[in-house]
Amino acid sequence: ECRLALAGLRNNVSQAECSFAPAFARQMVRDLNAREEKEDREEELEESDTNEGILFKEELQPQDYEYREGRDYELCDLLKQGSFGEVYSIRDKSSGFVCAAKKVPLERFRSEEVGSWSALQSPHVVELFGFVREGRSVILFMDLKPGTLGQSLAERGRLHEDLSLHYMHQVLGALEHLHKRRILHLDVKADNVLLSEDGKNTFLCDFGESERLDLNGFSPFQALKGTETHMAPEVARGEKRCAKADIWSSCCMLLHMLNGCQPWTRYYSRPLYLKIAEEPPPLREIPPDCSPHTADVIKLGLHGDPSRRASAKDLRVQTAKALKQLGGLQSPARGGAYQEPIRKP
Ligand SMILES: Oc1ccc(F)cc1Nc1nc(-c2ccncc2)cs1
Repeated sequence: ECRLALAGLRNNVSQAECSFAPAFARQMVRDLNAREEKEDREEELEESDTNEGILFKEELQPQDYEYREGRDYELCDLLKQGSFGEVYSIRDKSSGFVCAAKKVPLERFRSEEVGSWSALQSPHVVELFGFVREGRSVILFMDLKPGTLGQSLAERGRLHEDLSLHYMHQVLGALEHLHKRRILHLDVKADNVLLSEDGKNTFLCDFGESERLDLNGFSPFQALKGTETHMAPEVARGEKRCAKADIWSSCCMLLHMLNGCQPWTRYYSRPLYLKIAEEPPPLREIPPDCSPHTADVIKLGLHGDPSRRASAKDLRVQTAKALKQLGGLQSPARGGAYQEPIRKP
């Protein structure tokens, strides 16, 4: 009782104010403070020294069951910086193997990122090589790719219709794989799609916002998540969400590829989620020069009502048909002349 009383005393009054307490109580408060500070320091030391995780890739070679930055691998280039943390290319010092690594502050790390990702094995989902908690950070290792679809879009302005459909078809294949396993990505956008060297293949990455769906196909969460311009109306309204939220986002990404700019941004200023929650689907953003089948893909994927919105499987069939109608992929997947983004139509 004495410790609790003193703890309460310490919390409620400062040392000076407790002059009425006998001398031994003052000494006891001092001893308690000293002990707590010592425990905090030890905990800090223990935390900063922590190194634990799982590595699936044999080229990432731990020493004594630890994988430490600087000792076992070195950071090479900073590839991406965001609110989530940083993405680097790294090199294993024993094997020389190079891959990508995302460093996330411990307090921002969500176990779903690893939980969801490690359950996936798809040609269009980037491979997770493992993860390590080191001190106050979690480092996730994955296959290194030359860049993102977002970077390619920034360089090229906007993409040809056939290439846009080609990428959309692969991303829908990845989403079909995720949704079959009741995983919701919740941040589908060009910045989270990696490209192969020849630009012909895409790999969905960044499961930092992902959620598990319950047996009815719904997520238990309602907090606003993802990138505003690609947010489904039900998510913007904080309603229950299901796999169809990713379908809406994938069509926002298709509009981004076709127009060279993100939906809503040519018509509204931020914050956008209130507009997305109230306005009809942005079908007016379908570019006038795109084929009717491509327009159908967007209309099927941008239904305001998730239950009427197409599934990844169905939208993928429609996308394949639209691409076939165009004669398949003809445009160059790499390089290609810059195409001015479409201003407000
Ligand atoms: O979620 C991750 C977990 C581990 C990683 F190493 C990376 C990511 N996420 C992202 N990586 C990139 C990127 C990768 C490689 N080159 C350019 C960009 C863009 S988003």
